Amino acid sequence: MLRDLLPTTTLMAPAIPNSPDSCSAAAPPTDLRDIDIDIPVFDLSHIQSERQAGEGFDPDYEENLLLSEFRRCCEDWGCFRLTNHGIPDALIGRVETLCRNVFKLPTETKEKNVSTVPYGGYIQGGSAAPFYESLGIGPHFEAIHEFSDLMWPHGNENFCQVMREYLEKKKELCDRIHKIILASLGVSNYYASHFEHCKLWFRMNEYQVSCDESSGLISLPAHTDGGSIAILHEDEVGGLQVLSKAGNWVNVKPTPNSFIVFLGDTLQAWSNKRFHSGKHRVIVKGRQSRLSLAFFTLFLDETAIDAPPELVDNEHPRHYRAFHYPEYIASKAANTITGEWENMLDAYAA
Ligand SMILES: O=C(O)CCC(=O)C(=O)O
Ligand SMILES: [Fe+2]
Repeated sequence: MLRDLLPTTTLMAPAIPNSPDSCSAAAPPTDLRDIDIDIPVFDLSHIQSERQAGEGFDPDYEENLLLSEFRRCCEDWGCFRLTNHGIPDALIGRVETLCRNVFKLPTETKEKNVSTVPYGGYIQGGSAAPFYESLGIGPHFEAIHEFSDLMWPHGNENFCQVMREYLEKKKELCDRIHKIILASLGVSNYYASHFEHCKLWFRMNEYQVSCDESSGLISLPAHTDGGSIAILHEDEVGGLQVLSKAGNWVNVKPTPNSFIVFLGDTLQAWSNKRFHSGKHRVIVKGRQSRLSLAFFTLFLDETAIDAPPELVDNEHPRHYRAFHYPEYIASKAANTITGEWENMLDAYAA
């Protein structure tokens, strides 16, 4: 069930200019408007388990209520926390360990993770993100083996098997989320043509803090993701913030057994701006290094990103021209100069 907890306590990552790693090169301190509320929570088990409820229960009515709550949170936040997602904790733990080991490889090995697509391969933070390092695997499951062969020329079958199991489960989860998104918009008929077959991209991100005075500094600049949706797992360190509708940076509290789902720019475009992409960033929390695992789904290169007529009416005139993902992400990458990733979508396609 969705709930807004009251106060309790681009494809992808931004382009980062190269510069020496040093604390003095870190980005400016965070502003003073950080607040501690939780983002909306969506319990995935509710949609289906309630279908089996007993007498006197109208599953369609209940499900419509859930979907309209879901829709409201996508409209207001562009992101939500997902609970009861069904991916076993033990599997996530094994993936975390494997990815931490990837970051321990020599830099010249990690640099072999090159990609022809923006933000596809190895990224090392520069002046805008001196603590940040990231590697990418995509656009399909076979890329796991290609990645493994580069990192471990003598093979690493365990890495391949565990990652495959994890990424397949993530894809299944994305399928379910896409179906819910479409149902909440009343356009489920577009699932097979636009969302079932998509490109996948996995990124492992590590933030390695190198000096004591870094707390509160920005370790990944504000950005929206470029694809359709992103499912993010973070470890217990914390530091992720999302921008609320009111313009506050909301501290996302690491919560075991849950993921954060971000809607991306191209979903914003396809939905005719009914939904918006969630802006987020990461700040440094203490001295511990932080690991996050991001799984992105991207529209196929040949799919025109064009809002369906059902989502266009007098109240919602067409916001964007039709475009394709590769051109959009190339333009987004080319226009990222400072590391502060503004939402490029309106500039590109409005
Ligand atoms: O590390 C995080 O929590 C965020 C990562 C992220 O936003 C990204 O990879 O696009
Ligand atoms: Fe992101």
